[in-house]
Amino acid sequence: MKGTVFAVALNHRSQLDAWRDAFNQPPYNTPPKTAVWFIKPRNTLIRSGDAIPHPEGEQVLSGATVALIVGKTATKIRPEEAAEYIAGYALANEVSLPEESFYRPAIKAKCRDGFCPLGEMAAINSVDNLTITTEINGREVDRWNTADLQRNAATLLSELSAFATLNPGDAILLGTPQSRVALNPGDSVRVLAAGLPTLENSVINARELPENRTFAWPLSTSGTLFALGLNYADHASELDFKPPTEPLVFIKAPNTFNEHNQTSVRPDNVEYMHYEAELVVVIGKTARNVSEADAMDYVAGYTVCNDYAIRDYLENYYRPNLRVKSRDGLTPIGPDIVDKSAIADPHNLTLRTWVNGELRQQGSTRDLIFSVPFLIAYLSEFMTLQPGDMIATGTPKGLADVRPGDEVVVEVEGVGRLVNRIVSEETR
Ligand SMILES: O=C(O)C/C=C\CC(=O)C(=O)O
Ligand SMILES: [Mg+2]
Repeated sequence: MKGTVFAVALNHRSQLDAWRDAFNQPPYNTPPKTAVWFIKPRNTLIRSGDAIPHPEGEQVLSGATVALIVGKTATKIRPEEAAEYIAGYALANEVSLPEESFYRPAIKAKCRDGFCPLGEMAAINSVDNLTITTEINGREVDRWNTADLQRNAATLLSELSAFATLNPGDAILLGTPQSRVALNPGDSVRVLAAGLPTLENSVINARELPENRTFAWPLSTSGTLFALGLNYADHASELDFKPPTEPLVFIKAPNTFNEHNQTSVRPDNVEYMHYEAELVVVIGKTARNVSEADAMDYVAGYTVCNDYAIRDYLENYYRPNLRVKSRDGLTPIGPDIVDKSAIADPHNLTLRTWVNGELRQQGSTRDLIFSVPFLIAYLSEFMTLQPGDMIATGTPKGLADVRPGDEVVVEVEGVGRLVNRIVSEETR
């Protein structure tokens, strides 16, 4: 089985109630208008029976939920058609550290190694009125019903498939209530619901995991693309932001990947489709708790991406959200991976974007706020990076709207030149 695990935050009424006042204040200013999506990448996935690693000194919270498993390729599906595209459901645990904000991507809280136990699937028809129970060490500690979700399984499948094609084996975690129970090393946590195989995991101190362990990645075999937001000060200021003091990292799902010399669709009725030329670092070997000094040993090579953004869809929740950044085919990447040895200094490369032959964006990786080794050290401190994972390092100043018919070429000096053409929804 191969797939991406999508998840949704703020989908349980108790969560919206708890945050209602805050959501009318900055930085949110208004409650979410659309589902608040995030991704649980492959390092988070474990099976029933595997141990959840508990990072030392952190508060780890259990988030029992149910996962919809996609059975058939789904693009722009209406809720009433959803059943046809669902293979079944499985119990899941959306393990998380406490979240103090929903403004920026929550990867540090939600994407730790082993933070997504996923059970076996059962082909049941509906989970719209399902009671999910959590037991810790044999004692019931939590119980909730999916009837209290804001959007049910069919609505979530429909809303996600409006901008991201879902493939067989992809999963959608349906959400969790506001109250969560704490997990501690030594605990055994069981998630139960009628008709679904029980999900049972022990909790161990992350320190006790062997250095060279391998996680079972039951779903995903493709690498995770981590992307940096606002990693060039001039770009941060063109968007009216202060440069970040900690890397702003979001995740892009594989549905967004596109190849050299292909087309990308500009959605109808939007005002801002921005190109973004970026240097991409490709990880060559497993990296966990790597120091900045050693980080370059874990790089296999480099490639180029165009991290298109549909800025009309920005809401102030897990910003930039998946509707902006994880749309089908909106991340051309390639054409090749250039071996690390071919690039003398990844921090002295010119990036350029041409639209219809006219130079529109130019910058240098010299101006990266967070360098390549810093980013590898930063990420590997709280998650395991695997061979094939990639880090898109962000884009410099010079964004502008592109329209159907435009040819967009992004180039990173010595790494590659990536060509893409914009088409309308009609001519896709
Ligand atoms: O929240 C925003 O508007 C900016 C986030 C990301 C921009 C990006 O992809 C980049 O800087 O590169
Ligand atoms: Mg970008």
